[in-house]
Amino acid sequence: MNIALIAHDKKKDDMVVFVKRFESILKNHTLITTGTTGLRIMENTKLTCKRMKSGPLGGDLEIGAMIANDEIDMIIFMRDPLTAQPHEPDITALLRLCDVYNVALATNANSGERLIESILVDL
Ligand SMILES: O=C(CO)COP(=O)(O)O
Repeated sequence: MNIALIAHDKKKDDMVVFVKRFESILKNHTLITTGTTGLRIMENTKLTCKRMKSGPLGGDLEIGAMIANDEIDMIIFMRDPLTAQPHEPDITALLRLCDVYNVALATNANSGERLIESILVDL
């Protein structure tokens, strides 16, 4: 599966904890990330990520384009609901495309865990 992993700054520590927890599963999949999220994941795990640009510099939209091209199967996007983001329109566009293309989307660790469990069920 092609799995996109994205985290806002205040959620990056949570993303690292999450990815470490599920590293043995995620290592069998292709991981696509925004720039800084991927860097943090690669610094803290043995996983390799295909890093797009940083979110504020267009990374969300790059992943959105991948969705439109049927290149993403699942997104775990740890959003920060308490901090305004300068690229909010890009984030909205990405979430919209998940609905346009019926892509599984989790926006917090709990729902992310459910999506990872669904991979195991699919095996
Ligand atoms: O801003 C982001 C998602 O909207 C994440 O981007 P970074 O992973 O580059 O910080």
